[in-house]
Amino acid sequence: MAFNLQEQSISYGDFTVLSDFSLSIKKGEKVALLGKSGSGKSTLLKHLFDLEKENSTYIPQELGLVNNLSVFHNVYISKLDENSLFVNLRNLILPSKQYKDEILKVLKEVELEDKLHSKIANLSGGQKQRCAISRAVFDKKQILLADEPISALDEYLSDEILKLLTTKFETSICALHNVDLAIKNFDRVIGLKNGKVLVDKACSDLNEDDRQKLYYVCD
Ligand SMILES: Nc1ncnc2c1ncn2[C@@H]1O[C@H](COP(=O)(O)OP(=O)(O)OP(=O)(O)O)[C@@H](O)[C@H]1O
Repeated sequence: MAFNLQEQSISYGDFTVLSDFSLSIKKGEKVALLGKSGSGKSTLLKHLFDLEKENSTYIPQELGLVNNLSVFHNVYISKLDENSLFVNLRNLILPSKQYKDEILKVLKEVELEDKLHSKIANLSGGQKQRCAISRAVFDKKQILLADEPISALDEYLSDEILKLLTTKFETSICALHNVDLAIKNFDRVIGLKNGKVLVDKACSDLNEDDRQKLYYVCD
């Protein structure tokens, strides 16, 4: 099991976002969290990340990129913990060929290879998002927790990126607003409304009523 929450409440101070909340996610599942703004998707993802920090990589909505560093450096950041101070400093000043090649390979998968040396500050919103996605892929963790990772991308790239995110990680859990892309790319969809689960089904089992509910929770 990747996650097993039983009747949990998740709050900010006195304000409870998810109450008596139960959710089990098995290893290997690809889960889309759907729901409109304020329904509790980010709160749930952050909670899951807190539970499994060691095995997870998290893409927050605000991306967490360093604006005055390059794409190379922002992707490399995920490996800071694995290398010695000396190796990190050397790569910050003069990126090694090995890391450059490895990072270029990941950037190619998100069509960002021409921006390896560009500063984050000089990228578009969608390019920044793809840089954060590259950093997560390069991190090579078992679990992906992504908060609206495609919100700034066009339909074609969104579909390509979701394919990547659901194949590169053993378990993927992504918050999304697009019902059709969720059903197309994930095995299971969870529709949240005001901190409650309205739909939780395998995509292969969805009937017309479930689909309408999913559109309703995202409207
Ligand atoms: N740090 C915080 N302190 C207090 N309340 C918060 C905090 N973060 C979120 N909330 C509240 O928790 C509720 C759920 O917010 P959350 O960000 O989880 O929703 P969401 O579904 O991810 O929305 P969006 O699609 O806009 O990102 C909202 O009512 C929000 O105002």
